[in-house]
Amino acid sequence: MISVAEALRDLFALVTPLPAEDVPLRAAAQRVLARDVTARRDQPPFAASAMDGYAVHASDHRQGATLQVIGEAAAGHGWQGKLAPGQALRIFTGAPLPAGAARVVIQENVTRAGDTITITDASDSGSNIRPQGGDFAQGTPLPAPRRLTPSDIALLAAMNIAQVPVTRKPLVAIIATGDELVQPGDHPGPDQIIASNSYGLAALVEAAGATARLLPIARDNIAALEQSFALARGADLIITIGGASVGDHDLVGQVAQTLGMQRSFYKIAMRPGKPLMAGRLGNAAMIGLPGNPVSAMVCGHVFVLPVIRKMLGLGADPAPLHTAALAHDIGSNGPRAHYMRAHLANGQVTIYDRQDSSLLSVLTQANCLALRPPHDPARKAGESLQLLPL
Ligand SMILES: Nc1nc2c(c(=O)[nH]1)N[C@H]1C(S)=C(S)[C@@H](COP(=O)(O)OP(=O)(O)OC[C@H]3O[C@@H](n4cnc5c(N)ncnc54)[C@H](O)[C@@H]3O)O[C@H]1N2
Ligand code: MOO
Repeated sequence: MISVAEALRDLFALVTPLPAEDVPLRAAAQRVLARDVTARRDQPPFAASAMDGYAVHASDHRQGATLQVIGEAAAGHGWQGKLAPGQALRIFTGAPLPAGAARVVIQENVTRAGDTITITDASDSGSNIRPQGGDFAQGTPLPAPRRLTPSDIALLAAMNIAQVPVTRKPLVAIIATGDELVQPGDHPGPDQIIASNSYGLAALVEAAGATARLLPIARDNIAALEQSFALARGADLIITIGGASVGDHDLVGQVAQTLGMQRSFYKIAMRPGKPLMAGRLGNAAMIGLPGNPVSAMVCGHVFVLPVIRKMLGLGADPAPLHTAALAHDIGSNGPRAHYMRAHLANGQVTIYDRQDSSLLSVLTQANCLALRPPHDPARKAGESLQLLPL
């Protein structure tokens, strides 16, 4: 059995970043910027007033100065001309500053009578002017790669970038396998259960920026599995769930190999997740996840998400880990790395007693996985330990 790190290294070798496509700005949120884009203009494109008030000449900012109001500038409506000493221009936030003006006196600091203002308070040290290009200059880059946040979308809009180059979304085909499975909402027979991890995995990969194609449940026979693999054609990544272990009905590896899968590895020193399998099948990478629901979801976090991030051009890195102090003593770990459902609160991590890989109810309570390396010795409360946030 190979280690988690070796399995991840082998998985990264199976995929490459996908090509870029242009999408409209409205569709770019949460997508991954595929190459640097640069501002098409200065922002602001002119020196602009930051306040509602009066634009004045540099020499006129004195308490008691009396100035003649000679016009008005509003956002979208500049005033053409040059301001001379002794003159003031009524100006509003966002309006272009007129030539000759050096500052804007806020309207709270003047009194006005007809076309004359008197500055009543000249203590304001700021100019209340936004310089041209003060936010960004034409040519300023937004560097790739990055997952585009709402703030990035606002910035791209201000830069006048209407079409955004983003990495194509990986298409992930998900195949749940097993005679015991029915879809949520169906009527299970007496020996049947509801397919759950296929739905969890679809949600997980879509949250990471992939498109999930949830295929019909494949029954435990060669023909059904072959049909499912046929339906997965065109996917960048094929994920199977279940049928990965050593039982008589665990046929996924066998069928994948008759279809030409080049196996990269099978079985890893990890708990849950031991019967993980991976390889290349046609133009797709394939990951065979164990069927136990928690095993499938934990392998989703530890292996599938980093693989998707690599396909999106976000680099080949393991899931980021944190450290925290143990809230209680724990015993020693066995030969497999153990990813234990745990809860982090106030900097202290509590590991759940029940770690069976069928218990989804414990997984939903957990907000992290506490990582025990192989043969980790017993540990005391207060000792630190690595966590994978969920
Ligand atoms: N003799 C051995 N038996 C098992 C071993 C082993 O090493 N030797 N490994 C165990 C481990 S660890 C795991 S994990 C499981 C994985 O087995 P499979 O990947 O073959 O999964 P299945 O047998 O198909 O299913 C396991 C379990 O999960 C349920 N299941 C499957 N798919 C789904 C789904 N989409 N939604 C919900 N539940 C699902 C299935 O009904 C089974 O209860 O093997 C151990 N056995
Ligand atoms: O690896 Mo199994 O995934 O321990 O339940």
